[in-house]
Amino acid sequence: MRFDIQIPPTTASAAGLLTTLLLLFVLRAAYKGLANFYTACSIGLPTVFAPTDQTGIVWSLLSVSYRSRLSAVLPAWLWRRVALTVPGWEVYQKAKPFDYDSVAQNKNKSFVLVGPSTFEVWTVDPVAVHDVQQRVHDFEQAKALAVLLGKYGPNVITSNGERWARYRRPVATVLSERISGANFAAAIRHAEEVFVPVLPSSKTTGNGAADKIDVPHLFDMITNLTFNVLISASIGDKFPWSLEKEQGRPEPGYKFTYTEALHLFLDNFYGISMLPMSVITGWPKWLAGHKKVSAVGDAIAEYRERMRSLLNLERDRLAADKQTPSSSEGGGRADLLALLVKASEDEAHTGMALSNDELVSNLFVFIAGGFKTIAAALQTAMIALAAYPQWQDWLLEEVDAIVNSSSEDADSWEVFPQAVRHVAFILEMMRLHGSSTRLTRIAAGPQTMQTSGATVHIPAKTRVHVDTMALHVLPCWAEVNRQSDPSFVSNPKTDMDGGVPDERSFRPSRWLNPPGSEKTHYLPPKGTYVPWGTGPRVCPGQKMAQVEITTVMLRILKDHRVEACPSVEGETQSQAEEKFRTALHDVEWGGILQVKRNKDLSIKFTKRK
Ligand code: HEM
Repeated sequence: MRFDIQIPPTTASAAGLLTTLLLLFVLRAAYKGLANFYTACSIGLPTVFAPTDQTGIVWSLLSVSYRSRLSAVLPAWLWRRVALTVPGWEVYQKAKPFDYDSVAQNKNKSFVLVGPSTFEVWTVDPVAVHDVQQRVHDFEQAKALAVLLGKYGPNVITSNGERWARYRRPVATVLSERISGANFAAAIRHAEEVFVPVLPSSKTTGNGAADKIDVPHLFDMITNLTFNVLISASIGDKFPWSLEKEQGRPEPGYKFTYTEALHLFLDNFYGISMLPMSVITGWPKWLAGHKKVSAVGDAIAEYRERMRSLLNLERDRLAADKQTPSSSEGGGRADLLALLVKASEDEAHTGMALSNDELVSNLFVFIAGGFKTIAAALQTAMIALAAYPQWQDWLLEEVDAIVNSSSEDADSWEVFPQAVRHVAFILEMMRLHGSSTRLTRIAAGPQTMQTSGATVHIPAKTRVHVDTMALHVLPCWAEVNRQSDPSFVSNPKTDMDGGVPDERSFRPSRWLNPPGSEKTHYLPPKGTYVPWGTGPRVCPGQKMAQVEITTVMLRILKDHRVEACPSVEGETQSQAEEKFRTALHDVEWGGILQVKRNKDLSIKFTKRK
């Protein structure tokens, strides 16, 4: 018996149309990929072809979730290419692509990554890093950043050209020494009043697990501390809204308090907050997530209103007393808001003063730029202290010297310059475990780029990425300042990084120049150290961040040791510490890099005296 299957003519033509469209799509992608490959080859840098596209939103979202599945099913030769199109690949692939055939053979520290819609240069060549990061008008900030950070309009992070220069001047002035002093005071006060008193501390070292604190809980405490310090530094402690101050309730007309609104906005930063306001406010009631989306939308709008009213208040204060300089010593206001309004008004005669909306947007990026990054650094610092007890002893010597020095109060801003080992510890931590993994710029037009081998020509709109993580472990970092090492570093029994090459091992003393040197801290060669970026767009909050991290560490170590807790029966102290060293590399990437919230790890704060 024979069956004749009749395909209706409409279905047949739809299938034909679909096949044709698919074929056209594949042909177009292949053509674009080949054209990109051809252009890349003419640049003179090694070229790596990847069949997928790093910039496509669907691929970006799916590939992150299915990274390990893809690496398991794809053949190695294909995966090593596809892996480079999964956002955050630099965290997982490390320096591997720079070791690939053509890249390695040419001894090149840069390569071009091409695909159907991808055309990017990746570099760890210090000459190229320095060149690209210096030329802010030739290599611009990516416009896509505005989606994340431009909710209140353009600001210093999202802008380029004249507008960027106009914002950068007052911002850099404000985040100077003065705010660092105010930030020190805020960090000490919050650490002293809120953080240290609730640490479950013990008088014994070692195994007593009753008073330990698990890592996720500690991370939450650090996040809260950072948030509160940033708010103090941004707007001062004096909320003008009496209900919020006295009862923690929002003023009439608002759904949220100032801090609730900011929290809601930032907690959804890589999610709902990224959507355009029109999508957030127009989210249909019948669609899942309406309540949450509308709450975030209200929080974003209310935060803007709060900032506007604070700015008006500050302008009134300034107008009322033109003579009162904002200074931390003189009892004047030294919060970011007051200082930024003042710095902007100082530009009034040049016509460059910022409008209220511009001030709101720039103040917001202080918080957005500083909050998660400082919290991540402080969390990493706690893990590193527990992981490296000898380095903690090295810091404790400094803490004791500061506390015992009769001249200064250990809680005074004046001690910061004495905390040179703490700063060295932070610099080393940011080298190996910093939160920024790439710096991205877009070529504003056809550009030349200096590399250590030659000058290369790259097309307009090329994305140039610095792979920060691979850059920070180049062999040039090895054997720096060996004379400054404490004795335990050269003792093979205590080689805590298990014989890994020096450039990859945690050795804070590399940052201390020998006594008598012109500068206390090592100044790395240009283009080799960029955890806070480099060039004219270097992070203006770098000093403020270092001050806060140092302050909190000093305050904790003044009375406590930070200890790794054995987590299973029979585990020795050194095995527990080894787990913490592993944890430093067990990270997650979501725009910035953070140590994972490992609930199996606990820390103990042992009273020193
Ligand atoms: C550990 C803490 C911090 C880290 C790791 C960090 C990292 C960075 C990096 C890597 C850049 C350069 C990005 C690029 O070149 O594309 C940057 C820029 C910036 N950061 Fe930070 N940052 C930190 C803290 C802060 C703080 C506390 C503030 C403000 C209060 C801040 C405000 C900014 C601003 C406004 C820019 C943009 C500068 C410009 O484009 O001219 N950052 N930060």
